[in-house]
Amino acid sequence: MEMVGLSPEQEKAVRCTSSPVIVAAGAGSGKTRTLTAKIAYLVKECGYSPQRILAITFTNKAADEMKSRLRAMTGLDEEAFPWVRTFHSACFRILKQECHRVGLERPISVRSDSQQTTILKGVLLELNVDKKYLQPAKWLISMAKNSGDPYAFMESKKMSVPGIRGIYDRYNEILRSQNAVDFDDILLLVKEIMQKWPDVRRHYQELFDYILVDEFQDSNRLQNDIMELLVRNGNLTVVGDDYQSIYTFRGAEPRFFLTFPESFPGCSIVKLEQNYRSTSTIVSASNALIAHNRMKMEKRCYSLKEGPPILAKELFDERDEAEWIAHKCREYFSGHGIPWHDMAVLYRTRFCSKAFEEAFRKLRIPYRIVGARGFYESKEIQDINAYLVSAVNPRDDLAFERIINVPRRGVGAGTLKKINSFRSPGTSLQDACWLALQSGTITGKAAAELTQLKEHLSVIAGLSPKEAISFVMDKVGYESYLQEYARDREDFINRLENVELLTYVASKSSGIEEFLEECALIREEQDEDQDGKEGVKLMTFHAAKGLEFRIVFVAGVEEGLIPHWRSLFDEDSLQENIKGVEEERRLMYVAMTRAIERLHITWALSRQGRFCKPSRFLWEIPEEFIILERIEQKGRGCYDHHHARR
Ligand SMILES: Nc1ncnc2c1ncn2[C@@H]1O[C@H](COP(=O)(O)OP(=O)(O)OP(=O)(O)O)[C@@H](O)[C@H]1O
Repeated sequence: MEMVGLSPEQEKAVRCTSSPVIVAAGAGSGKTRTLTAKIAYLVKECGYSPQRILAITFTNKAADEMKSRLRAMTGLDEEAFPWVRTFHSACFRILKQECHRVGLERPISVRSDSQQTTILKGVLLELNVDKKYLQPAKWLISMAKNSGDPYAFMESKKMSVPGIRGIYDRYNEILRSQNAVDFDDILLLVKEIMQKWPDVRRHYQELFDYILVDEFQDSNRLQNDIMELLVRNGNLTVVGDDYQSIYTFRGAEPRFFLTFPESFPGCSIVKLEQNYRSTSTIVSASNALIAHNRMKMEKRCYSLKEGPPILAKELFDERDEAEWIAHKCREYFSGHGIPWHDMAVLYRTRFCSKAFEEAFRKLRIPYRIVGARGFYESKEIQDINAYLVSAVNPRDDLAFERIINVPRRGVGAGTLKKINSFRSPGTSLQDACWLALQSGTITGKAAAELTQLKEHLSVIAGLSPKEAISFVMDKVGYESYLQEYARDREDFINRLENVELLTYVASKSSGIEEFLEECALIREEQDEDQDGKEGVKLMTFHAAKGLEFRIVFVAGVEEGLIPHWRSLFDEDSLQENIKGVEEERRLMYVAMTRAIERLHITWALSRQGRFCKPSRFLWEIPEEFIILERIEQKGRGCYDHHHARR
C-alpha cells in the first residue's frame, strides 16, 4: 500500500505490527490520520478482517469520522468496521451480549446524569445522610467505579462522605432493580464479566485480532484494565500525547501512557514530533509553556510553517474582553475573508460564555456554543425518550414516573399512593400501576387515562423509533401539552425543533432499543454535533480537545481561572497542588495548540466585579513569541513585556 500523505515517522507507526506500539505524538502531528492509515494497512496489506479490529476513539463523533475516512481509504462501507467505537460504546455492545450473567436483561437502561442525581438523592434520604454530600457522593461513586476496583478504592481513600460504602451499595441495588446501569457501570461490569468468566474473556480475545486506542493519555485504570484483558499476542497500538492529558479529574491517568514500555516490554516507541497544524511560533510558545511541567515525556515538537507572533491583550473587564474579541472576529471576517466557523473563542469554564454571547449578539456576529449539553437533557427529549423506554423496559421506574402524569392524566399524590401500595420487592412502578388499575382502586379520569396509557405503551413498543416519536406527539398528545408548557411561542418552537432533530436521529435507527442506546451513549458527550451551523465557535478548553481553527482566542487567562483556583491547593494537605497546576498547564497547552494561523490570548483586570491578574502561564511564554498589549495604568504608559514580568 502506498502511504500517501504520511511522513516517514507516521509511516513507521503504521507499518510496525510485530510488537506492541506506542505512538508518542505532539499536538497537530496527525495522530488520527496515522491511526486510520494503520487500520487501512492492517486490512489491505496484512489481511486482517475489518470486523475483527477493535479501534477505540475518545468520542462517538471521532468514531464516525474515522469510519468515513476508512471508507474512503479501503472502499469498504462503514458497517464493515463494527468495532470502531468509544470504550463505552464497545463495552456496551459486549455488555448487551453478556448481561444475563450479571442479572440484567435487554434492553438495559442507561441512567443519565440527572437520573443518577435523582436516585442518589433518594438514597441519601433513605440512609439519613445530609444532602450536602450529594455531589461528593456522586463523584466518589464514579471515581470508585473508574478505578476498576471500587471497594479497594473506597478503602484506600480518606472518604469525605460518611457511609459511602452503604450509599454505593444501595445506589447500585436500585439501579439493578430498574434493570439499569450508569455510564461507569458499562465498563466496570464488562471488566467483572471478563474476570469472572474466562471463557467470555477468551471469546473476545479471539474476536479481536488487533486493538488500537486513540487518545490513550486519557485512559483511566478501568479502561486500561479492559484493554489488557482483551489484547492478544501484543497486537496493540496506542496513540496519545501526554501533554494533552486533561481528564485526570475523571480518573484518567497519564501514567499508563508513560509506563506503557514497562507494561509491554519489547514494545516499539514511535514519536511524531512534527506539528502540521500550527505555525512555528505557536508550537514554540506551547513547548515553552509545557516545559514547566515535571511529569512528561521528552519530545521535540516543531513546525515548518512561519507565522506572526501571538497577540496577548489585556482588557478592563469581561465585557470589554468579549467586545474586543467580537470586533477582532469581524475584522478577520470582513478584512481577511475568514469564515466565521474557522474562528473559535476558548475559555476555562462554562460561565465565561455569557459575556461572549452578549457581545456577539450586540455586534450581530453569528456564533454557536459548542457543548451546551442541552439537547439530551432538555425536558421534551427526556419526556419523549421516557415514553420509548417505558414501552420497551417496563422495569425502568424513573422513566415511567416521568410520564405517568405527563401530559396530565389526573394522577396526583393520592393516586400515586394507591399505586405504591401495590408495590412489593421485584414489582416495578409500571406493574404496580397496572395492578392498581385492575383492582379497581383507581377510578374516574385517572383510571380511564391510565388504561389508555397502557394501550399506548404497547403500541409504541411495536413501532419504529421515528413512528414512536410521532405517536407520542400526536396520539399521546404531547405536542399540545408542550404548547401549554412552553413559556412563549419562541420557546415552543425551539422545543419543537428539538423534537424534529430527535426524529431525524431516530430515523437512522431501525429499532427503539438501538435508538435509545445511541441516545444514551451520545448524551454523555459534550458536543451536539451541529457542524453545519455557521458561526464563531464558543467552547471550553475541554470541549476543544481534538479540534483546530484558523483563528483562536484563548480568553480569561487569569490566575484563578487558568490555573483554576480549585486546582491550586490540595484539599487534604492544604499544600500547593503541583499535579493540579500541571494539569491546568496541559489544558492551556491544549487550548493554544488548537490554532492554525493566529493565536490571541486575552485577560481582564476585573471579572464579575473582582480584581484579577494575568495567569502565571502567560509569563511562561517567552517574549520573543508574543506582542503584549497592556492597559495604560496611572499615566505610566504602556507596560512592556519586560516591565510586566517584574
Ligand atoms: N503527513 C501530513 N502531511 C500534511 N498534513 C498533515 C499530515 N499529518 C497530519 N496533517 C494535518 O495536520 C493537522 C493535524 O492532524 P490531526 O488533527 O490528526 O492531529 P492530532 O495529532 O490528532 O492533533 P491534536 O492532538 O492536537 O488534536 C490536520 O489538519 C491534518 O490534516
